[in-house]
Amino acid sequence: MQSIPIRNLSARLVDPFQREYYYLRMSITDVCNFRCNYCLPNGYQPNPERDKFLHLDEIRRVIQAFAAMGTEKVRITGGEPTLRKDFIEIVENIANIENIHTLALTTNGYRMAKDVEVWRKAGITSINVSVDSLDPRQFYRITGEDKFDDVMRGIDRAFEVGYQKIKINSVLMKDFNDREFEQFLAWIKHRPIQMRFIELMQTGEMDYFFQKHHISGQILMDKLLRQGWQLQPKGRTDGPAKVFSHPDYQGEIGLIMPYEKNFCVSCNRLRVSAKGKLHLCLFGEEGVDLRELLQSDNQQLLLQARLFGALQGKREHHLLHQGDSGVRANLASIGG
Ligand SMILES: Nc1nc2c(ncn2[C@@H]2O[C@H](COP(=O)(O)OP(=O)(O)OP(=O)(O)O)[C@@H](O)[C@H]2O)c(=O)[nH]1
Ligand SMILES: C[S@@+](CC[C@H](N)C(=O)[O-])C[C@H]1O[C@@H](n2cnc3c(N)ncnc32)[C@H](O)[C@@H]1O
Ligand code: SF4
Ligand code: SF4
Repeated sequence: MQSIPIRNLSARLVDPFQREYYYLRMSITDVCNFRCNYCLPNGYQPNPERDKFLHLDEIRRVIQAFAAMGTEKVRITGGEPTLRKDFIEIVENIANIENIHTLALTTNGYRMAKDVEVWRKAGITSINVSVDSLDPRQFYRITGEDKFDDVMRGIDRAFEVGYQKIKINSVLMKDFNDREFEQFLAWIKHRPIQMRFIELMQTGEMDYFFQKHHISGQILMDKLLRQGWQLQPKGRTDGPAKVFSHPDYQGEIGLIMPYEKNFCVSCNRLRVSAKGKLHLCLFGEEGVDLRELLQSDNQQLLLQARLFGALQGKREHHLLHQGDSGVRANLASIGG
């Protein structure tokens, strides 16, 4: 593995294809209380040896090292990150780290109605919520939880406590939600919601499900362009969605199409799992263990050297087209 001299404090996270990494997706737990059919259809299965997730100081150290190398945006994800008892402390700690301007959260929203005000005070600057259907019965069919009304109340509450925009994630699936496009459009007409449709991605646990339910986002894109929606420019810390706006709509549409040609050209994000492994790609390797370098603040330069060295092995793009999703059994184990 290539390394940098550990005194080189100014090293940036640049890979061999000259892509720079400004965005860290930090998973803080693998545990989830939902059973989404495309992710954890049998629910979270605890590890018999007990899962030991990074504790607060370890998480802080990871992010300090990334921030020192140019990271500006951190997204907290999981599993369901808000299940962690020390969730608020984690948020407060990250929010205080120099250079981190955006502290985002991806959540299934189950406790948002109750807690979103506290999240905002603690330092969460933006929220992405998963809502795979606007029909409560279909929502239950997909997620295994009867929590549609709670999630909707949570979204309303988020606007009440001061969020200007909320992003909603919906995984596009034939026979589950592919006929709801018009309802979603009507829903965002007078709401500042960015409604994102994510193409179903193949993971190790779902070959048959993928073949049966995957649909391309291209059909939606053609429809949007025909109806006068316009593609918006991207910022350097933005996620992978292509975002469209329309003068008649307050909301926006985002399309996440990982099977599209050149999807990975603008990759700007790295991942750290809840057990302290660096993952260079959502679909890929086993991960590089960071945990031994998270035990004291004095190890930060060694940690930075390990991050830089590992990044030099990053692939140019995923291999999903060859049906190769790497070692990923599901996306809950890495945070999506
Ligand atoms: N293939 C692939 N999919 C991704 C990548 N980043 C995000 N996604 C998919 O998009 C989903 C939604 O991501 P979010 O957690 O909402 O984050 P984001 O899209 O980066 O959001 P913003 O930062 O708000 O733009 C993820 O769970 C993945 O399914 C990526 O690098 N590669
Ligand atoms: C793994 S979840 C973690 C955060 C939180 N539990 C949630 O659902 O928002 C993050 C995102 O991954 C997406 N996701 C999970 N499995 C997926 C798959 N196979 N294909 C596409 N998106 C997937 C979910 O829809 C969700 O928006
Ligand atoms: S998508 Fe999120 S809410 Fe659904 S099972 Fe996976 S981790 Fe849980
Ligand atoms: S699939 Fe891998 S290389 Fe492509 S954008 Fe996602 S993380 Fe980056």
